[in-house]
Amino acid sequence: MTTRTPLMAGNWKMNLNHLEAIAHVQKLSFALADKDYDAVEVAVLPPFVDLRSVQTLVDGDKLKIKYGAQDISAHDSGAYTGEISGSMLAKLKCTYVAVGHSERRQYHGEDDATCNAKVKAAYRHGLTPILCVGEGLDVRKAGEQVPYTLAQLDGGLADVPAEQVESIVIAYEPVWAIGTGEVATPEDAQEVCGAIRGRLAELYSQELADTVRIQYGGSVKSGNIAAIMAQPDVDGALIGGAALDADEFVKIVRFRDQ
Ligand SMILES: O=C[C@H](O)COP(=O)(O)O
Repeated sequence: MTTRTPLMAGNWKMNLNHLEAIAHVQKLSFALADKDYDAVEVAVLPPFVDLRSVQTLVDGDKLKIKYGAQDISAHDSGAYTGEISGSMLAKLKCTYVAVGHSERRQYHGEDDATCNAKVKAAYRHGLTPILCVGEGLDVRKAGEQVPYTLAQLDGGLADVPAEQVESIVIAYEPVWAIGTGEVATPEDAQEVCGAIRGRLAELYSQELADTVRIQYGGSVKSGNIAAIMAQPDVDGALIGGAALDADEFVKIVRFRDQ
């Protein structure tokens, strides 16, 4: 059986300026010990303008925490005002980049084709995409969460070869659970995360599917993370609000103690 190292990633969204980012990462680094990093991969996704400060801190203090961006341009360079390219993120030694977060889909009109282009852009620059998928409340009420989410997965991965997809992270985030305090039940999370793994096996191979990490996201806190992580197809979490509280984030990283 494949052992997948859990990935706990804090998506700060549009919070924490670069000075606050430094203080926050310092606080995390003081609290986290080698044994935490041995058990769990820990990452933060700050706003673009914080990344250089985070890089300087991580490099200078040789921290084990990883970091990445919340978005990436589908284009590599040129006249795309406001965009940030994969090569810029790679130069900042980002490991991860979130693609297709529901807030990008909802507020910035990103569709599956855009997400697919961004996944490919990430791989062109050696970045690992965290492809976000998940249904809204209307879809959930109609009981269509699995086919809806798998269609997003298919769209995001179109024409992406196995040798790239084997490193991808998929984040299942039911939109109705994001920032609402309404967490999916562990069984809800498992249903869709298991279906995602099944689809990866169909699209690629069982071996690849067993390697890919699938996160749950949506109102994760220290009080609910252990039950979610007990599900066989959940390999970590994409954490929003609770990641802004360093003590709470550390407790989530230490989910086995909760
Ligand atoms: O990227 C993180 C998710 O959108 C979850 O956010 P939340 O933990 O604040 O519900």
